[in-house]
Amino acid sequence: MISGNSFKIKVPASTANLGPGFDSIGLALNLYLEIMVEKSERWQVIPLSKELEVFQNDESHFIISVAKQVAKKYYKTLPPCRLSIKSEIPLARGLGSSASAIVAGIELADVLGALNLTSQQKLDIAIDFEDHPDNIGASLYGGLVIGSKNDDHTEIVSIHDLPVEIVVMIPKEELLTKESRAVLPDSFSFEVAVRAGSISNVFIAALLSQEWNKAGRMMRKDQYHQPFRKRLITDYDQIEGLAYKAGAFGVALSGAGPSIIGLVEAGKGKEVADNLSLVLPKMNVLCLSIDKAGSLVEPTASIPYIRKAL
Ligand SMILES: Nc1ncnc2c1ncn2[C@@H]1O[C@H](COP(=O)(O)OP(=O)(O)OP(=O)(O)O)[C@@H](O)[C@H]1O
Ligand SMILES: N[C@@H](CCO)C(=O)O
Repeated sequence: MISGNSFKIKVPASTANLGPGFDSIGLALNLYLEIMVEKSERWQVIPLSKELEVFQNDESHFIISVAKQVAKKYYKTLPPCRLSIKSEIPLARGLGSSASAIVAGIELADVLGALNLTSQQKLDIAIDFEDHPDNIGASLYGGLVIGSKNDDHTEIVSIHDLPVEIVVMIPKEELLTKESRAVLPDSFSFEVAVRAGSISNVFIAALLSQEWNKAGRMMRKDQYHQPFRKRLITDYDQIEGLAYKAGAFGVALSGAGPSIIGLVEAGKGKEVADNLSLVLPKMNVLCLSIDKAGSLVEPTASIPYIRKAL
């Protein structure tokens, strides 16, 4: 439990779906949203990253608004603070920026309101803001998460020892999740639903048993969203082909896009990313690893990170 007048919140980015795990599978990435929090006379936001300058700098800021809504659920009022925010997570590129902001807001409310929430409670609250557990689950728990949202409860399995690196190809253009969900069908036939579920099942089983090529084949066969979203992504098929050729064992749209991820066996990511940056000069190509910690809160006096209550 953090007390005192200043502390830091650190939340990882994430990639969702990994192809066929639509709205269910997420992977935490080592790009971070970081917020220095200090008690103040009024709510105030200081953006420390250029991309964050577009947002309101008062209490209408999204992260503060999430924190206040969470506190209200528990009949608490939060003391005003100054938030100095920096972020390595590009906005609206399919790398879970909104989920990281939601998780940061929940962590903020947890500390300032002395709520002492468990990870499961944070997850159940986060689901009210973003209806699927893939990105928020990964940002909260770290590692690979497989989640299922049910009526009143969300189940999560998180796995922290997958020997995989992630090469992310990020275009300059943004794509809002709302727009990318608007092209999806309202329903599937029973036959398609069964096939799509079986592809997702084999994918996750192959990934966990490290049958990389089988996992990659299943990523390509996703039926839930990629066939419909591809047309929103410039040169998707060409980029997918280049990523396989460069050494990725599996390629997929990252979350709702427009970024594309290549999954690579641990140790080979940098070489694959270097090769891809040469052939994709208009994209920002990064070699990332899996964040294993999930969201963290630490006192600014800089004692080692304190884990949240389990
Ligand atoms: N640090 C932040 N501060 C305030 N608002 C943010 C922050 N990060 C994200 N957002 C809000 O979330 C929006 C992006 O959310 P969106 O769901 O469209 O994309 P994403 O979360 O980056 O991608 P995906 O959900 O596909 O992984 C931004 O345009 C902004 O409104
Ligand atoms: N599963 C979500 C992730 C982005 O929020 C989607 O693909 O729309």
